[in-house]
Amino acid sequence: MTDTPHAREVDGPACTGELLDEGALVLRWAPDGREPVLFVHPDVAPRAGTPPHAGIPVCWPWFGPGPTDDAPSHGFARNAVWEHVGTTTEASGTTVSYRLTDAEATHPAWPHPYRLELTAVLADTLTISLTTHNTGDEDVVVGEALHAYLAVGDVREAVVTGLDGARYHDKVTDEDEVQSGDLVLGGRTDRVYCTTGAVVVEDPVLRRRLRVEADGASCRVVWNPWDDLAADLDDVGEAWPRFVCVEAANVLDDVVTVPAGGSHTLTYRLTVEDA
Ligand SMILES: O=P(O)(O)OC[C@H]1O[C@@H](O)[C@H](O)[C@@H](O)[C@@H]1O
Repeated sequence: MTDTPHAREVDGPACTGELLDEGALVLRWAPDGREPVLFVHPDVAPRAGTPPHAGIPVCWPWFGPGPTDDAPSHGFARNAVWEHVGTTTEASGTTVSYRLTDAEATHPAWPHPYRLELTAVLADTLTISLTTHNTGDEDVVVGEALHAYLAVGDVREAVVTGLDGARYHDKVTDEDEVQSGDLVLGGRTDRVYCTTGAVVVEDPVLRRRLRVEADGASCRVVWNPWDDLAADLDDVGEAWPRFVCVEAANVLDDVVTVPAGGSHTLTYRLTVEDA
């Protein structure tokens, strides 16, 4: 494996973008006439073998710390080199498809047969679908997230709407809470919201709104490490104010049971609107 992950450029009818085969990661996406929508550190390029804090990593088949000490954070799918199935461009956009199976990536902590399919449609909207096929003869439990790093002008000035009244688990305080009003981040934030509605990031600095919608996902995770934690992440560092993660996820009590021979699809949709 080289130091640089294999990149696929997209220059489609309505947008430009870039994906990495490692992790089937949508790294960049910019609808025509708009600034990039996903955060990528301006000076630190993604390296092979290290999932970047950038773009939209795939967390699968667990979220957060693994079931055993040697299990990688957020699962093994984001560390694996996925098979590129194909890229097609039509008037409506560019579709990039990837596949990963247990023959290519597995871990003793999750020793199950599976086939994962990721389809990214890059157009004036970005749509990513992640389908878990359980190819074994026992039910499997999957925790997962499409961990989007949304680029903002300054996270301290952004307002996250659509969460009012939602129950959430605060991973910073380890408390369960209920959101009251809009969310304005004022420090390290790591929350798992139990909600399925649209979440919108209002960005007065870049004068735009980023709308996140999802299907097949019971949770939205909102994360920013803030300055202290970011100092330990070399592909974040002083750029920490430049993003807020809004992830579509099935985690904690909402992990998904995929029956033997069955499948489950999580879909993430991102659109940009003028503020
Ligand atoms: O550094 P990682 O493994 O990519 O994780 C980044 C963050 O990802 C978030 O989704 C989690 O809620 C955080 O707890 C975690 O710190």
